Amino acid sequence: MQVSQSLTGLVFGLLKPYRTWILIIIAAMLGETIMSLATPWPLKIIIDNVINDHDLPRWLAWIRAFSIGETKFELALLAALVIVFVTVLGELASFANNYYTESVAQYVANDLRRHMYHHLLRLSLSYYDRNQVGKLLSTITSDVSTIQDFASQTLLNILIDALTIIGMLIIMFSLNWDFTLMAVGVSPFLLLFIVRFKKAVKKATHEVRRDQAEMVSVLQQGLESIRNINAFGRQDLEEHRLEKVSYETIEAALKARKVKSMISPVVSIVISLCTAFVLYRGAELVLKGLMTLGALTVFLSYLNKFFNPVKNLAKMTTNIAQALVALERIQQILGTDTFIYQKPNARTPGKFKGDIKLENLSFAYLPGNLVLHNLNLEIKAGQHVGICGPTGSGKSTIASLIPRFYDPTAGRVLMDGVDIKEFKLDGLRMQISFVLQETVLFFGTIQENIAYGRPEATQEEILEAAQKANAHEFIIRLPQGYNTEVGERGMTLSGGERQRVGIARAIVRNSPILILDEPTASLDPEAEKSVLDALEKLMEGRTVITITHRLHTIRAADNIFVIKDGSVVEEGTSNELLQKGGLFAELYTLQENEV
Ligand SMILES: Nc1ncnc2c1ncn2[C@@H]1O[C@H](COP(=O)(O)OP(=O)(O)OP(=O)(O)O)[C@@H](O)[C@H]1O
Repeated sequence: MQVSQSLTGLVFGLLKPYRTWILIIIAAMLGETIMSLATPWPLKIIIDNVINDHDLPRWLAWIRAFSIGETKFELALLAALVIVFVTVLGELASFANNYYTESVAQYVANDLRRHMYHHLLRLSLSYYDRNQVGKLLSTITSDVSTIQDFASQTLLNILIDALTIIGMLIIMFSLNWDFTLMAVGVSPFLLLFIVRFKKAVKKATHEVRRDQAEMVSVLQQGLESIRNINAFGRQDLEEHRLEKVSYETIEAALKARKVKSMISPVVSIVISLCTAFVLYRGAELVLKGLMTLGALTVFLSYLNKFFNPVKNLAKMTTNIAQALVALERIQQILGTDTFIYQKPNARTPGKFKGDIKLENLSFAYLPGNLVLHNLNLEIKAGQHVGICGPTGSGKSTIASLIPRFYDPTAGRVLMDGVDIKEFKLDGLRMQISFVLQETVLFFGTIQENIAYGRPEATQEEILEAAQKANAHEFIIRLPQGYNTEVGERGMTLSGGERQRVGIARAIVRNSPILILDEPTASLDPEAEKSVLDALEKLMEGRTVITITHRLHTIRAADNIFVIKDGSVVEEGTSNELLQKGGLFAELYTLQENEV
């Protein structure tokens, strides 16, 4: 589905696939409106042509040609039957209307959710550095629901109301135009008043939604960090955070309600004035014989119906404002184009040999705040290299530039001598595997988790990978073995077990380049040993970059880069670096002394 940048473009793009249903809805809506307009006419015929002796209106005289309506009883029966006929047709139209409107609303909401998630999953990570996940969640759920409700309930009513108003005006003018003019002359001013208020309501609604999204964000962060909150005993602080935004939401909601509440009374009072006028003046016209009683009944019934839509429109201002705000918030996400740019002529790379070169690389997460400074680094195919350095020196940043999670501010990353921007993103990322400090387990079975990076992996491959990763033993001890479901963050597994699942995942993916970012940092020595053993098997035959603080884990590396303040300050094997007596030697000695 192609969704354009503008708000109207967005709406048309969303509705386009449902053209046929929309045509059915419009037809049903017209039917419903016509039937609603016809409802008071049988009563008029009974009053004017059955009870009183007026002639049938000219446009109904054709009835006599069928020799029905000759006698007054026949005419009464006909009027009675028409009431039922009109109701049945109206209700059929209403059914079609409701069903198809709800269908369009449900499917449009479904498209919106899918489209937004699709879009979000492909945005550059830098988008997530600037936007809170809770707020995005709130838009995907609440704002989409608002649009859905609006489309299924309000939009239909607005259209029917608008059509009814037009139809009634036409009939009322043809019955008695000057009387009509006086009765409904106030409506344009009423509508103007409503439109003016819509702006204020919209502004207030924006505030409410902002606060609600903030609240979801606070809740999401809190519940996600529940372990840490417990560990630090900071439940009070988190409660206070929620309390604060929750009160802000109340204030904003009450402010919005105050604005909204002013509309209804004003509209109601104006309407009652108009009705009073019609009653008084209509009675006078009937008494003077200038209007039939039946016509006055139709008039009053219409007037009542006429102001209902006007009243509804006033009430719906709120819904319209809410839907507009929701659309704008959705549009904000869909309009973001912080994608990692893929050249139109980008190619799918063949299997990489594994030569990696970072050339004059500079990078800033935030404009003007360089984290990497003109960094140069070269790794030969099949080498196992280590990257170390003080915390915050830019090690993980280097690792995230190789699969293009971010693009460098200046400089290039070359893979087998070719700038990685020449490759298709998928093709590049497929050939790089990660084992991070914490392996995230996705909802699903252990087996699915191991095959996450290569879903087509066979059972045998998964089993073999688990065995190599020293994970098989603990997996078969789980209640359902490989089919055991693991929680959101793999809560059911220990840190060491999770890491071994992560290693099995990387083995299954079988990519030529492997990046290990502190894979054992959170483990105790015993778990570390088992994980290191598994890692060794994983590393065979690949180009491996190990980022670590634990310098003994990279002692055997072919080459080590020491990073400080975003630049390479030392390079060599561990023996060379120790002999050199620089930063590496200093950090190494420090760690030796700790042990
Ligand atoms: N997403 C981000 N947005 C903004 N700044 C960031 C982001 N990630 C990291 N930084 C900053 O960039 C600098 C380098 O971070 P990086 O994570 O690369 O360091 P590191 O050497 O891997 O540190 P550590 O050893 O502690 O993991 C730090 O100053 C950090 O605060």
